[in-house]
Amino acid sequence: MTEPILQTRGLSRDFGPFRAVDDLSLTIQKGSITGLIGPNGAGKSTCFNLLTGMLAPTAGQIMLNGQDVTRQRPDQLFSAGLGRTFQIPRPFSRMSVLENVMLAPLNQTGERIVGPFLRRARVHDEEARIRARALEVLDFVTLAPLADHPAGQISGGQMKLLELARVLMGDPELILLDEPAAGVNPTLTGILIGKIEELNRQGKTFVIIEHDMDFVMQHCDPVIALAEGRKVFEGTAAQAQADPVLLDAYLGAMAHG
Ligand SMILES: Nc1ncnc2c1ncn2[C@@H]1O[C@H](COP(=O)(O)OP(=O)(O)OP(=O)(O)O)[C@@H](O)[C@H]1O
Repeated sequence: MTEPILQTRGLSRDFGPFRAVDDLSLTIQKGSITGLIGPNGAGKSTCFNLLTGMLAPTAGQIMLNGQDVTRQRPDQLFSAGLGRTFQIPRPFSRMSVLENVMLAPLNQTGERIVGPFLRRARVHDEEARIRARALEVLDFVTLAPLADHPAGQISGGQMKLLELARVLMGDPELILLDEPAAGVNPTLTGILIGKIEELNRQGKTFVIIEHDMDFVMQHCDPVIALAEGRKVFEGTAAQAQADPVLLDAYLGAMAHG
């Protein structure tokens, strides 16, 4: 029995007179790895920005686990179990890999109002807890040996793994990945895919924007295609591969895009 984790109804976003996302109704099933594809400018990143509260929709509704979360802020959505990575990671480059991961968690006691004496003890405990958790997720994404390196000096692929580590600090149920394989060498892509599949087996749901069609066909099911802000295809990877209209209009456009 499948159950939706995320749904949108009539989601739209205008930039001036231009409609980047147009009346989009999506259902993401719990436990799936959904691929979101479409040519450049189709509205995929705008869609992620809407889903994660970074942009307000012009119209429509977003439901997370049956709750209306339309217009919630990114931090509220992160607390509610929705994490995302960016197409181009921007870590704090002079801080270490470990420090970058430690910055991710929310609800740190130090920021709340408690007595100074109690606060010092709690902050100390909490920092130790956060550090231990950060080391654990770094180990999971295979970056533990680079924990003390400046984040600006690791490779593009390692930055993608760092992004995943930051997201995992919040232990989200649903993870949106924006082009995880772009610019990443095959070895690190292989590691990343292995981690995504391991997390998926543990019950996490993924939505992945990816231009690499081999990646999508091998690892995503279902596949949703957007073009000009609208959903133009939804089906299995095999159906996507066999759909002549999709192949011609969208996969072809992407291959040349
Ligand atoms: N902040 C903005 N202001 C104006 N137009 C925007 C803005 N953000 C996106 N757009 C436009 O909306 C359309 C969709 O862009 P979006 O980045 O969502 O597409 P995409 O499918 O993610 O493309 P790509 O595959 O190239 O990343 C594009 O035409 C883009 O120029």
